[in-house]
Amino acid sequence: MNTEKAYYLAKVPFFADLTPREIEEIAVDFQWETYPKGELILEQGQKPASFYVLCEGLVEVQNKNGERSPASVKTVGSGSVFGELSVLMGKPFQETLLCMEKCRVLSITAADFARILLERPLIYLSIIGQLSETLDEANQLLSETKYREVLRSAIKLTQYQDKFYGIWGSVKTTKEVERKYEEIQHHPGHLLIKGERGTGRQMIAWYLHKNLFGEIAPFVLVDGLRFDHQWGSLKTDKIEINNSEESSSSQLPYAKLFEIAAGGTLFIQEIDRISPATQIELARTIKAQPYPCFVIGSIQIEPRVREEGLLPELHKCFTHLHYITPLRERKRDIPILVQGILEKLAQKNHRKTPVVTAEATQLLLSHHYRQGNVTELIQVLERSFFLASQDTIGLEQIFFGPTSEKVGQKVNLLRWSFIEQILKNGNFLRVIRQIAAVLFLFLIGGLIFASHLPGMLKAFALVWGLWWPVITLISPSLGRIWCAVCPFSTIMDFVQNKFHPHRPVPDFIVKYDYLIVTVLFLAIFWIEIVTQMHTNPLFTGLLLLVMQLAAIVVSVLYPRHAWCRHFCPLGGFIGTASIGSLLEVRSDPAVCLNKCTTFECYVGKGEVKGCPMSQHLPYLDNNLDCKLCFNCVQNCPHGSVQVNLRVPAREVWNLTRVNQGYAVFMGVLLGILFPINYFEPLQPSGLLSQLHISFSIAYFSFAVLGGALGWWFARPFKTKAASLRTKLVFALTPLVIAGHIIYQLNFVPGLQSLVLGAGYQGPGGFQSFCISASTAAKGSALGIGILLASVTIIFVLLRHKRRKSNN
Ligand SMILES: Nc1ncnc2c1ncn2[C@@H]1O[C@H](COP(=O)(O)OP(=O)(O)OP(=O)(O)O)[C@@H](O)[C@H]1O
Repeated sequence: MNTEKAYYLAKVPFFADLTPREIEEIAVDFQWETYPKGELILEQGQKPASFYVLCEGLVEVQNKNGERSPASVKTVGSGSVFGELSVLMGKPFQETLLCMEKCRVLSITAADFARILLERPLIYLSIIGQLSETLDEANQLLSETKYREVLRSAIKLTQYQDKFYGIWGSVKTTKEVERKYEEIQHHPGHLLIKGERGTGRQMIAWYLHKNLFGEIAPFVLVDGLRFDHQWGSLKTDKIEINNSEESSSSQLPYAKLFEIAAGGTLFIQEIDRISPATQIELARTIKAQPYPCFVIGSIQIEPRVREEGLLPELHKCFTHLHYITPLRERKRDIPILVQGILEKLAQKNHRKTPVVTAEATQLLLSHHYRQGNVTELIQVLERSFFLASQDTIGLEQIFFGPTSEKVGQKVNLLRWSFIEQILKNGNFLRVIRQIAAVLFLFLIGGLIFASHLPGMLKAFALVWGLWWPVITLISPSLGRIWCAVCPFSTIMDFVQNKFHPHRPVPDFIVKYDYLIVTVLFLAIFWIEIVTQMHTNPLFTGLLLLVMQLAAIVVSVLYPRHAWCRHFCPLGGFIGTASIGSLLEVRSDPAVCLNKCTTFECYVGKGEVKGCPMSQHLPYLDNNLDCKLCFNCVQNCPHGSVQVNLRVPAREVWNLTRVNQGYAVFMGVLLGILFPINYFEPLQPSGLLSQLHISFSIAYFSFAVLGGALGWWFARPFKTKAASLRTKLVFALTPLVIAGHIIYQLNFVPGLQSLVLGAGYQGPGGFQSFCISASTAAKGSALGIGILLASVTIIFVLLRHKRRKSNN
């Protein structure tokens, strides 16, 4: 997308001096707009909020109140630019733009354009150059004045009225800033602010500026990292200074910068990133004070301390120092900041201020803010605010930490238009879901009430001999593809359309869902075994009915597919297996975070609901939480969602956000492999054996042992980022799945019997010459499981080592 934009932007004359990379960077801020034939893009007298680049189509430019005399009308095509100066000068537009045919334009808002101009003064020079050409202003001095005028207007546009709301925090935090203000008021000088990213260095600079000089005075923000590149062109300035003894008659290289900031503040962000030579020149200029202004420099103190690059010559210019403590070391400020941020958001969006649940507050407090301190908190809360449909923000709406990474090779299946059409249209999947739901209801009815019919016996054999084994086999390869058509969900959707539940899922369910899934899975599996359910159609039918009823109850109580996400034992098993799958749904976090403000993937659009698993796509990095419903493919207006074929199990070594509690479930699944494979096939005899005492003791003991080991190894489940230990537990997925395939193979002979027309006969069919085919299949499954688990573990360790050495 940005490449296409960059292609058109590269044709704009005043971007001509930019490198292709710079053009790609600025392209992010431009948006596509389409106008039909006959529509006005801009009208004379209108104050344009954006400037436009015409990419496709023809536009008639009328410059005298819509008169159509040849002199006042011209037709322009692709590559023309409109409104750049009006935007900068804040003046009404001089012409009317009428589309002669369907037009596609790229637009950028005034504030974004001004920011780009401030970051890249080279673009100014080009604009000014063109301005003098078009206006035929022979006098270069005029363009110099214009230059400053344009620059100042751009600065005004980027002033901070909207950005900073005020300084929130505990009394200690606000007092510190107040004290600094008084100190500077009484002893004027320059200020150096030290702190991590997002701690509010810029905000404090603006606060001091506003109180010392007022909002109208210029507040010029300059980035130290690009200082030489961006402001190097001003070095040619020759300003003779006579008011300072030391620098009398010397030439000051950056005097023009000070002239722009005169009477206000020059804020140099990351001042220590300026090259040493320039730092010395800057120190000279600050000392000489060619134009009086308040200079504030900021230095980033990273979590892992970077060597300061500020030269003593420049350091000496700052008579005041302010240190801002990182947010993680002043947690008392967090609830106050949360309240302030949410109140402002609510005010801006005309909504009630949401209440943050106790668990969610706890999560916000426990997070180790490293990425961006208050900025990180603001981003998390903004997202939660828009994701929460009710006035409550709970654990489900808080997405923390890093987004999913772009890792390795993948093939996006959506690049083939027929796949894209099928998934975007949604009708195909809808029909399959509906057929599956009807068949499923017939199956339940038949198993309970008509199992004596021969057809039903065959269907019953299919449930155990085909359905379960196939689910166990396809999940590790194609992910939760079964969930995409699961009849439980279709029936749940049907019920939810009548009830529209709104109450949020309680936090304790969100927090401990892995235990719910684990306990339900253990209980159902145990019941299946002790009741010999694979030989009993009635029990099988009842189990399916009970599960469906439970799913309905949950979906009447809670929105989305809370059953699938927090309760379904089958979903838990399939989800865990699908961690190793070939197929994934992911998005491009850069597009989601930079462009999207409406979060359709989460909240839904029109008829199509939002993510049933309450996932915000840029943060989705594991298949456990994706049931391949493809709603996000239909909902995303930015084309950010991808359906990828990838290296199997890749997510295990790249996991960041998986529900770590599932390590307990993994442990349990691993633990029960021994009892289910060795005890269950033994045929019970006698009353006590009927209760499978020895099996049950072994089953639950191994389950508890496995679960406890999983918990112990992967703990603590404190943050959302997956630790190495969690990844190692998930790396055992192939082994777990192999074990369960081995168990399921016991039922496959039932299918064989069915095909042969003999009806279901239980385990023990399929013999070959030397060893039984089932023994061979089980041996192979075990071998493959061990091999794949070992390879995955090696990858996890290698990747971890690489990450560590990169850091
Ligand atoms: N104490 C605070 N009260 C209210 N808002 C705050 C506070 N501290 C920081 N913020 C907000 O956090 C955001 C980041 O602040 P600011 O831009 O000043 O950070 P910074 O330290 O300059 O880092 P960066 O270079 O990442 O911008 C701003 O939106 C600011 O309003």
